[in-house]
Order: sequence, then structure tokens, then C-alpha cells
Amino acid sequence: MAVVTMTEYGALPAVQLTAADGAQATVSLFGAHLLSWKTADGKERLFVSTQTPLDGSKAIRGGVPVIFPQFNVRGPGLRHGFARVSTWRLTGNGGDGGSSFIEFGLNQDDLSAEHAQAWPHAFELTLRFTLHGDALDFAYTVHNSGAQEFPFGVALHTYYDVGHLDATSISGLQHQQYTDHHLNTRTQEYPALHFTEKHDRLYQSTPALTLNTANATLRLEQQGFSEWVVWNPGQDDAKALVDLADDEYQRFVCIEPARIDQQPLAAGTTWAGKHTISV
Ligand SMILES: O=P(O)(O)OC[C@H]1O[C@@H](O)[C@H](O)[C@@H](O)[C@@H]1O
Repeated sequence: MAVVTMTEYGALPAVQLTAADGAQATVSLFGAHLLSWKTADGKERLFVSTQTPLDGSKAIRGGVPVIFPQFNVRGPGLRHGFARVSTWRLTGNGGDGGSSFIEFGLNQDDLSAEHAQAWPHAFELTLRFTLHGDALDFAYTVHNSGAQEFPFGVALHTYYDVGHLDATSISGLQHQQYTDHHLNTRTQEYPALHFTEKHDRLYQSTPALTLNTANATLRLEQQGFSEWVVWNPGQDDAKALVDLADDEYQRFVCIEPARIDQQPLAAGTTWAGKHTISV
């Protein structure tokens, strides 16, 4: 039987879900931020920076930041939105023999006065994390509970622990179009993407891709989103990030199912995105 317990991660209140097979997910209420995902073999699959604040003063560098209502600076508001720096509610948990879940919610009443004023819309976000065997599912919904449409972007900004970048590649992106950080749009001709320098790319979504590291092969799937964002800051940008140790850029890659552009959500309607990571 799955067990749900309250715990702390740094100074942050967090919820820990332990599945019957021993797989475990730890999510802080701050950001509904997945901080740790261990498969039943006890292996940690996510990277969290040793330098990140874990007290709610700033977004967490690592794990899975939840992005809403804007991706990066593609909108008028806070970079990557307010969802990752707001305190969510645990709204449910459950499961059956083969799977177990915890679910979190955020609406306009949960926001700080500053964020509510800057984004004056009625909305409801839900994020459900489901463990089943060696897979983790994210079910993410955005509901417009107001009377007017609002524009929004979303992402699940997953930081994978890859051991070392030199042994890391992503396959499944051959022939896909991408835009890089110089705003060049190209098609990837080669089958596997390796990390020899900074990468900040927006790929058109594909239903699935594969992350290969020295110790693991992970299959990533998405539905409902429109892009994959692939990010590693490389040596120089990493030095400028105060919440990342200088050499830690070699330990992670971010691969993010995203809907980067601000697209309208009509009053009373719901957007849904699904992301599955399987080992
Ligand atoms: O430092 P932040 O706000 O967490 O953003 C990290 C990175 O997030 C990625 O998703 C973006 O593509 C990058 O451009 C950005 O640098």
C-alpha cells in the first residue's frame, strides 16, 4: 500500500509519496515542486543544485519547477511565471494496486497580493503526480474559472540527474525543427543531441524522446504540450547563476514539455497536458 507523509525538504514543507514497491516522490508545497523521484531501486532521477535556496525566498534550482502563466520572458509578467514561487495545496491522494498519486492545486486565492494584482484572473491549476512501477506521470490542468479568456504558457521544467554531461545524449529529435538561443531556426540532421556547449533550444514537440546517460535510459512522453525545451547553461552561463555551483552544469539537463507561447484559454474551459517519464 502507498504511504503519504508530511516531511521537510530544507526549510520547505513537503509531501512524500512512497509506493508499495518503494518508489518515492517528494513534492514541496512551495511550487508543487517535485524535488526527488526515486525509482524502486533507490536511484535518484532528478538533479537539485547544492546552492539553491530551500526556504521559499526564491524559485528552486532543480527538480521540476512548474511554469505558469508564462514561459521564460514570453509574456508581460514574472519570468517563468508565479506558479513556481506560490504555495500550493495538497488536494488529494489515492491509487489502486498498481499505482498511487498525490495531487496539488493552486487558484487565485492562493496567490500573494502582488501576484494576484499583476495577474487578475480566476483560474484553477491541478498537478497530479502518479507513480506506477518505474514510471512517473504528471497530469497538469489549467482551468479558466473566470468570465473572460486569458492567455497563458506552461511547462514542466524537469532537471534530470545525468551523472555527467559527457556521457549524455538525447535521441528522438532527428529531423525536428528547433530554434536556438541565437534565434536561428534549423532542422536537426543528426540522430543524437550531445552536450558540448550551452544549449537552449525549443523543439517542436514529438510524442516521445529518449534520454541516454551513463547509467540510465529514460523514455519521455508528452501530450497536450507543443514543444520540448532542451536547456543546459554550459560553463559560462553556469558561473553567472548564483544558485548553481560552477561545475554543476555537468550534472544535469533540462528537458521540458512546454507550451511556450501565450495562447488564449476561453472562459470555463480547461487545458490538459500529460507527461510520462519511464525508466
Ligand atoms: O533561471 P531560470 O529562470 O530558472 O531559467 C532557466 C532556463 O530555463 C529554460 O527553460 C530557458 O529555456 C532558459 O533560457 C533559462 O535560462
